[in-house]
Amino acid sequence: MIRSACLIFNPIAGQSDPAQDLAKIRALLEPEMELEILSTTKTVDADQLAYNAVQRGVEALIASGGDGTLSATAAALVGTDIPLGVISRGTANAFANALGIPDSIEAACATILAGETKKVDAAYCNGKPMLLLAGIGFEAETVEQADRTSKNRLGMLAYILAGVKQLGQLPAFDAEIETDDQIIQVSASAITVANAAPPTSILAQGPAGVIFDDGLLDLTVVAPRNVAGAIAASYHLLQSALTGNATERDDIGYLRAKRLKVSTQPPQKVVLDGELIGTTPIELECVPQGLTIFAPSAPETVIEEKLDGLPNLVVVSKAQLESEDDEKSSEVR
Ligand SMILES: Nc1ncnc2c1ncn2[C@@H]1O[C@H](COP(=O)(O)OP(=O)(O)OP(=O)(O)O)[C@@H](O)[C@H]1O
Repeated sequence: MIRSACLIFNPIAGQSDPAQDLAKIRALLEPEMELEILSTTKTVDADQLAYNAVQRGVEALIASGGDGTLSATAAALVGTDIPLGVISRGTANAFANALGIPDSIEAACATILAGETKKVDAAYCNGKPMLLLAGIGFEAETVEQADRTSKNRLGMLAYILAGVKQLGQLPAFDAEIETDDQIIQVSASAITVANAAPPTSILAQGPAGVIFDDGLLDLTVVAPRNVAGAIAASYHLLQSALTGNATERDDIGYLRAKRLKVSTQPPQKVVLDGELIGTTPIELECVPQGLTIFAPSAPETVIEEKLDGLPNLVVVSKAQLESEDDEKSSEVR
């Protein structure tokens, strides 16, 4: 059991009353530990507060807010052994759902007080910490369209509505995906690279069950051929998230790798943990067991890879390329 913690609290997150929320958290945690409370402001973000707290050497950090606040606090802890407590008060609560952390204030505080921790993977995308996922193409467009006002009014429905708007357009692009041992070329409408993903991130659900502590990133390619295909593929991905069975459609593929490079033609927008960070190309690397969190233990899952059936698919083994190069250079000699 920890004796003290620094709580990073976003007073504007979500739709509930922040004063009531904070009072509830304090009533649950303060009898058991010394709590230093820091509020984020318009100009002081969670990442700044979290990095300072890590520098001071806190025993534990607790983040309470939406996914932005939780990801920013977690990012400061990657590579340290300082445990993170998560109290979600946002709209989507993707972070807590992806990592199996309960999302009511009471249950989240009980999880922290129970003191059970587990190590989960983190990742870097173009040098920035990534806890959940990077979305290329379709997902990025969807996040951009779910603005603050519509999120406040509609909650999760905002994301879904923004997605359906995009279904009419479906900008396909050519992608090259490089892993440690393969180079894959393919046409796609969306590519998602996930370290951890909640079931609601349907475009990450190719493998059904993104494993957040296997030392690998999970890449899903979605390549529907038309609008009807896009709707069917989205429905299938949602089913796969709910039933835990991997996808089996020709327009959905998935693979797992520790390191990945994704480039596209033309360049596509990239959303990293809910924030637009720029455009492709991106380079990603998993940091196995990079983050310690307070969480109840979860059952283990096993998944495979599948790319067959995707349009314009070319897969080249790097070992094969290297042996061809060796043959050519020995011919020259
Ligand atoms: N006191 C504050 N006043 C205004 N803005 C703030 C304040 N504190 C944090 N912010 C802003 O809130 C954003 C982070 O919000 P966060 O993700 O925690 O909640 P949310 O947007 O409600 O969550 P969700 O994305 O799940 O809907 C950051 O952009 C940050 O700058």
